Amino acid sequence: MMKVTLTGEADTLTSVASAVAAPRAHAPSRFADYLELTKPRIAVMALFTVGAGYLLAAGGAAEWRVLLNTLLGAGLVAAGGSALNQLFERRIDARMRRTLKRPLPAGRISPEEAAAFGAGLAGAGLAYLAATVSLPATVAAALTFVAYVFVYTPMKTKTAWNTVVGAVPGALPPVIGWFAAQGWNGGLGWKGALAVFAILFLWQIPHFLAIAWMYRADYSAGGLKMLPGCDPSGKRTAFVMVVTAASLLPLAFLVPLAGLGGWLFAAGAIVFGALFLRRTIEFARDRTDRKARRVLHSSLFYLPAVFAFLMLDALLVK
Ligand code: HEM
Ligand SMILES: CC(C)=CCC/C(C)=C/CC/C(C)=C/COP(=O)(O)OP(=O)(O)O
Repeated sequence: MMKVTLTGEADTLTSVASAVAAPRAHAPSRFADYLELTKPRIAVMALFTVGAGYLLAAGGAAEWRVLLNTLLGAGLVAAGGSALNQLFERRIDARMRRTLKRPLPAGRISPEEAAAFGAGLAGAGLAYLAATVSLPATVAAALTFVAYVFVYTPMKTKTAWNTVVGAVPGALPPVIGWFAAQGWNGGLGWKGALAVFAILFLWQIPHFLAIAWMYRADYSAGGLKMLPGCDPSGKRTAFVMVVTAASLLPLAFLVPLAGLGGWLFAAGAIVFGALFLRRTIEFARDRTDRKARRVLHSSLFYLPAVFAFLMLDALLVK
């Protein structure tokens, strides 16, 4: 488990970060700093998949109150998890250009404040889910939180396999929504939950390898072990990206076989999957940061598009 020392570090981190960081025109407000601790853009996308999981599992029996309670509870847990992730990584973040201006390494928020904020949000989120949604949804959220904060986060300095492990909590948010709607079983049960998990799990590998390639120097400077760090030519990174993006294509047929979605989803998953795969192949041919960024952009387009098609199919066509 990780050793966390909370005292007397804000000043040291401030001086490290401010030595490298370009001066800001205006210091961010306290609100903006706390918001940054929650990684809001990732949280919004994750909540989109929570909502999709709920609506797919609930079908015609969807209740807006349960959906909103699930989103609120899961949102608090995700926000708390991100704050604790940044707390544990503050010294690493201070050594990386992409992250050194974050509130903790820059010394704008103290480790004690981040610890209280993160633990408070996550605890409140879990309690809220337990009180207003269900035990299965609470257990799924707790598992996601523990896997993200206490398994994946410390693994980042140990082995490049951390990405595969991080993809587990990354793929669990729609399962939280699924369990909120169906409990441990009922309807499509585990098969449907597994189908949404599989899409998100595979999607994350090219999504993150593109980022890991663009920031490979940064990750090495921070002491984080990522595949591009031990693959200077990028050939292995590109190979894994292409294979995982290609393996999303059969899901266009396998997910409907699990009882989720139909022809509309299959068509969407093939079209958007082919576009995503094309970007990874372009990267494999020309392993530049520019091509990696295009993979990242197409990943951020693919995911909402495919989940939207899955929901359209399940809610409108069937
Ligand atoms: C192994 C799992 C994952 C890792 C390691 C990872 C890592 C990252 C990193 C480092 C960035 C910042 C890129 C930059 O600064 O240019 C990013 C961006 C993003 N990620 Fe992921 N991610 C993962 C999974 C997910 C999941 C599950 C979601 C949501 C469903 C997600 C949604 C996003 C979004 C929306 C962005 C763009 C917004 C932003 O830069 O904050 N990611 N990801
Ligand atoms: C309910 C709940 C806890 C939900 C959260 C699940 C979730 C969306 C996890 C994201 C997965 C992930 C590894 C993201 C960012 O990596 P990173 O943290 O390594 O990114 P960084 O390099 O920017 O710190």
